[in-house]
Amino acid sequence: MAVRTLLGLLRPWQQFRTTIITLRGKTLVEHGCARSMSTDTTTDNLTLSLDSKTGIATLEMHRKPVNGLNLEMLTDLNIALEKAENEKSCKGLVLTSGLPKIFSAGLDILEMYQPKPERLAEFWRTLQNMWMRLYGSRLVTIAAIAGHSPAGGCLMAMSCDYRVMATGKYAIGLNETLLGIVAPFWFRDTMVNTIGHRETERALQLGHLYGADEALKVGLVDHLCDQEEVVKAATEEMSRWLKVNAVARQLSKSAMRQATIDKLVVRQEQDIEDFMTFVQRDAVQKALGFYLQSLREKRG
Ligand SMILES: CCCCCC/C=C\CC(=O)SCCNC(=O)CCNC(=O)[C@H](O)C(C)(C)COP(=O)(O)OP(=O)(O)OC[C@H]1O[C@@H](n2cnc3c(N)ncnc32)[C@H](O)[C@@H]1OP(=O)(O)O
Repeated sequence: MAVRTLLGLLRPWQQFRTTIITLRGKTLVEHGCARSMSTDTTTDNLTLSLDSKTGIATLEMHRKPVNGLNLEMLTDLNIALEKAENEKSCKGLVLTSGLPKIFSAGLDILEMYQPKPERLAEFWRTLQNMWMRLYGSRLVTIAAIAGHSPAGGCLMAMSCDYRVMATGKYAIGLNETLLGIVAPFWFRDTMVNTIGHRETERALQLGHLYGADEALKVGLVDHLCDQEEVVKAATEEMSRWLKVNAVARQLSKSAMRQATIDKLVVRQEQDIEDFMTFVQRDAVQKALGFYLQSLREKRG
């Protein structure tokens, strides 16, 4: 009981750090010195690199075919984010994709379709922790979105401080209702905090996916540019943010975001239970099956 109480005092990402190391035993493939992030860190799913001159890290996702967020990808994201966070010289992080035309297709639906309960719970907890880590990061975080970014992909982008998106035929938004599922409260809260209550209410019910121009208009993204310029534009914007006093900026960010994070901190276990009950309902499984089928049929 005492241990439990003590654990309860730790922030979820501090608890999760132990979980990853002791339960998953996962380590990243390192090229170079393990104590400093002066060289690239690469896994099957992503590459994290730090420009030591600017203090800007780039986290590039490359899980084929669409950067679907499965348990392994989320675990790698958590480890990479923690690594960037803990590296003193790192001041900012650009989150981007190495896959053409895709930022992230959101959660890997195969994690939710005909799931094994144990893995399903771990999957959801890892997603929760990734969101808390990214949304609450001390770093300036900028999403460089050069492709589609539905659902969980949109959540990751919204969790950054600023979003640069490529002009073109890409879509971003929380489209969960189109799959017959419901975005959880912390997805909704993140969207409300980004584009406001009324617009979120409309977008969530319709499962609306915004084109780049419309996303800019409602404030879902902050800047548009050519596809090839997205990372450069994100890095340029970053240098503006890095000129601000870091402590004042971090305290301001935390003042705006911590209450939203704390809502999940206190309801984390209940949220996992709710998710598991909901996802394993027959009607939801049926809807996910149809959606997967429609994605496959689209390819012909
Ligand atoms: C109480 C809580 C309830 C649960 C709350 C859950 C919260 C969040 C939910 C999510 O994040 S669900 C995921 C939502 N994502 C989507 O709806 C995107 C679906 N994908 C697409 O629309 C398209 O794939 C794309 C992203 C626009 C890319 O199009 P493109 O033409 O380039 O590629 P495709 O041919 O469509 O796809 C290639 C390949 O990938 C498979 N795939 C695509 N997205 C996913 C995914 N999210 N999960 C798993 N698999 C995915 C797709 O089926 C193709 O597979 P194959 O045919 O090659 O086998």
